[in-house]
Amino acid sequence: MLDAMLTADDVNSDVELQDFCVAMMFAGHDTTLSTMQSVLYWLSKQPAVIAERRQEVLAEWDGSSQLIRETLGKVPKAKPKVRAFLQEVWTPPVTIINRNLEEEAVIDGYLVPKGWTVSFAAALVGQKVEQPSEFRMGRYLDPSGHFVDQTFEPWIYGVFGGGTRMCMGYKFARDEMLVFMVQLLRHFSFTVTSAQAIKFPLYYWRVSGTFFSNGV
Ligand code: HEM
Repeated sequence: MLDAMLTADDVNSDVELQDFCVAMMFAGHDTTLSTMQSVLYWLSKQPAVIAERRQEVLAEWDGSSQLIRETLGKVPKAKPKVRAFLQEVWTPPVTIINRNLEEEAVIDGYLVPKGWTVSFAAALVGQKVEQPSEFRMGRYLDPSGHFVDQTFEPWIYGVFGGGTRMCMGYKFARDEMLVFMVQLLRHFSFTVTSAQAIKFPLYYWRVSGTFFSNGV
């Protein structure tokens, strides 16, 4: 994207390029980096889940062949796991999404005037399920055990926002998280020695710890 913008320099001013780089830094980099830390935090609390998912990864990926979408698809429980980490109290990094109303709107029976800013609490949407602090994989699976993708239902899954301004990189972000988890489970064990909940500007667990190679 940046290459395309740089070559089209008659169209994009330096200010636009700067704006784009800052947006990608926060929107594309910091979100996934903070989520990876939250994943380490939550995984460290669930040794049984690590063991179970590791078996799944060992069965489907030799650890050296190229990691492609097909391989990721064969680790079926990883997707709902990523979703669980991002939802509920599992620290969705962007907690509030704002919209400025260009025209008045009726929201939950209230008439909200044009020009007002409406905030959508993505972090709270995920807590509408029963016992949100418990990891229940079944919430994200249909009766035959397949992952139910509700990315485009922000009233159920608000992590990537919704509508025309929803996250542009949601698919890429999800793949990044899957690659991270599959690599982690295949090649490493880890300990988390300290964790601090960060609330702003992104919501996540900042962790310190140690990685050990599994030697596989
Ligand atoms: C876990 C990772 C990520 C999360 C939780 C996340 C979440 C979000 C949210 C909540 C928004 C605002 C959506 C709205 O207003 O409805 C957004 C916007 C955006 N995201 Fe992401 N994002 C992630 C990763 C990424 C990645 C990896 C990229 C790019 C490679 C990216 C690019 C963008 C862009 C460009 C926007 C602005 C879209 C617009 O205003 O039209 N995001 N993201």
